[in-house]
Amino acid sequence: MSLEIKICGLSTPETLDAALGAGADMVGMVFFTPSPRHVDLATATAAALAARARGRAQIVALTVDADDATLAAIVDAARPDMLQLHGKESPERVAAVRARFGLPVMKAIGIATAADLARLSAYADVADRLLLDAKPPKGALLPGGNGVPFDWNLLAGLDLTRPFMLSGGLDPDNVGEAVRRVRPPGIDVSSGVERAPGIKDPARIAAFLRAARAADATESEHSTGDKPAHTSSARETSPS
Ligand SMILES: O=C(O)c1ccccc1N[C@@H]1O[C@H](COP(=O)(O)O)[C@@H](O)[C@H]1O
Repeated sequence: MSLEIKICGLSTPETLDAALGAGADMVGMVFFTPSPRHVDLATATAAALAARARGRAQIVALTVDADDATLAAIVDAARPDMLQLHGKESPERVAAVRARFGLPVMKAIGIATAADLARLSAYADVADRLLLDAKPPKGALLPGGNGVPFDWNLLAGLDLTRPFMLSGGLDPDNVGEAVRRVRPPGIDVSSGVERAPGIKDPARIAAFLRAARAADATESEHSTGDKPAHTSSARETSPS
């Protein structure tokens, strides 16, 4: 299976088209008011962007500790293919959201030290995917989208039972190395393909996808068939 690439924080038709045209597998909309990428539900933008992307890429709605009413409004307006929970949602809350909305759920987990990996297994039992992101820097206003990487060495030998996406500080210059070193099933980027906070750059989006696909192709070509521990067969199963 080839690398899945998500471009997150898309909020205009032009930049959405850039991601779709360059071959993104997933496109993300942020529903979190403090974010410069926030898509306002009070306008028709979310529905219009989703209609533009539908059938061309998976539509992911990113929320942060959203309550059921907010999630229902987002699902109603955008009809996403997946919900990304990027706050402090507990495993129980992830399971409840998944059951209530009948959509696959990707849970973001902040990683800074090896101790943070201990939290993964509880979420792997209830989420369809895990998004391994850097923990926000001290004083940051956002729980993600900060353009900060974490130490990828922490993931060496990780044995995950779910597909995961690597994120945090990826950009067109470092994504090749990330793909070669971590060999993640998927990657996700937001600020690394922007020219200013919240302003996506079509040229950087295209460059990111090119660099990631090239590294993935090289890896597949040189692969010995040995898979990293995190690609064990159990990861293809769904939470019960
Ligand atoms: O992008 C945002 O504004 C955002 C806001 C709140 C939570 C998460 C957010 N983005 C996610 O964070 C990761 C990492 O972002 P970056 O590439 O380091 O800028 C990104 O993959 C988004 O899914």
